[in-house]
Amino acid sequence: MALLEITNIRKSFRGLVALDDVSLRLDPGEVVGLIGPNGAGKTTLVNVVSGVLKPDAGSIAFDGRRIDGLTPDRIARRGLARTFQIVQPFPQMTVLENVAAAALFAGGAPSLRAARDGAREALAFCGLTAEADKKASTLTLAGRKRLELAKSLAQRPRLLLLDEVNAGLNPAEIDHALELIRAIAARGITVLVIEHLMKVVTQACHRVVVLHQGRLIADGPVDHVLADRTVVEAYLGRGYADRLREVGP
Ligand SMILES: Nc1ncnc2c1ncn2[C@@H]1O[C@H](COP(=O)(O)OP(=O)(O)OP(=O)(O)O)[C@@H](O)[C@H]1O
Repeated sequence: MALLEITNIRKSFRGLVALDDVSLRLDPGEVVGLIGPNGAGKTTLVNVVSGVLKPDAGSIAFDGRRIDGLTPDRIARRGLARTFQIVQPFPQMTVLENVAAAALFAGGAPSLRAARDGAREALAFCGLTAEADKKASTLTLAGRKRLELAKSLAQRPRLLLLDEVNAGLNPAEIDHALELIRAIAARGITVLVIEHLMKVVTQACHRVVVLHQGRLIADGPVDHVLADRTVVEAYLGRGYADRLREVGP
């Protein structure tokens, strides 16, 4: 059975169709890349799946049960966590407190003690143990991105939606983030990763799906999809695709 089944989702913003009849299935254990040009609808899809936005039409099932229409906290407690593109930790709270709060409120930890224990484990997993007692405001961008990951992991999700966790990182930081995504997958967590960096898609994902102007235009194995002319055109424009064809593979 699919872990996530998105069926014929539509979402418009005052006439602008951000998601146009999108259907997507994620099986347990998969790591799937979600790519597409700016404004394609990627974040909107994550917002609709995580309950931040209500779809205009269509349905979403998680582990066989409908989740569309539920509030974000109820969806999170079912085992679906997401990161935010713009990371906004509570700046005056420590790194540990930020993660413990996520474990408590979105992860349904039974007590403060359990939330703190879960938070420590998530911080260790993300390489942030040394930062645990520092204020979140002291972290670098890479540190804040890792904190965002630790917060979502502390919710003990079965499905993790990663919205550009690597944007703005330097090459060494990206390699570290790649390792983390692989380690998360090795724990059996299913991952949907919104990504602009092809390195992450090619090295971490089993499958890739492409959104373009709100429509899903490709879905398949990474090398297959990235060799697709429609996908190259969507990204780089028709002229580039023509030149690519002239030059050959
Ligand atoms: N809350 C909103 N109100 C109005 N329009 C919105 C809203 N959220 C998104 N949009 C519009 O919907 C379209 C899809 O946006 P979305 O942020 O989902 O794209 P994206 O693929 O995530 O882009 P990026 O790669 O730039 O983050 C865009 O045209 C955007 O301007």
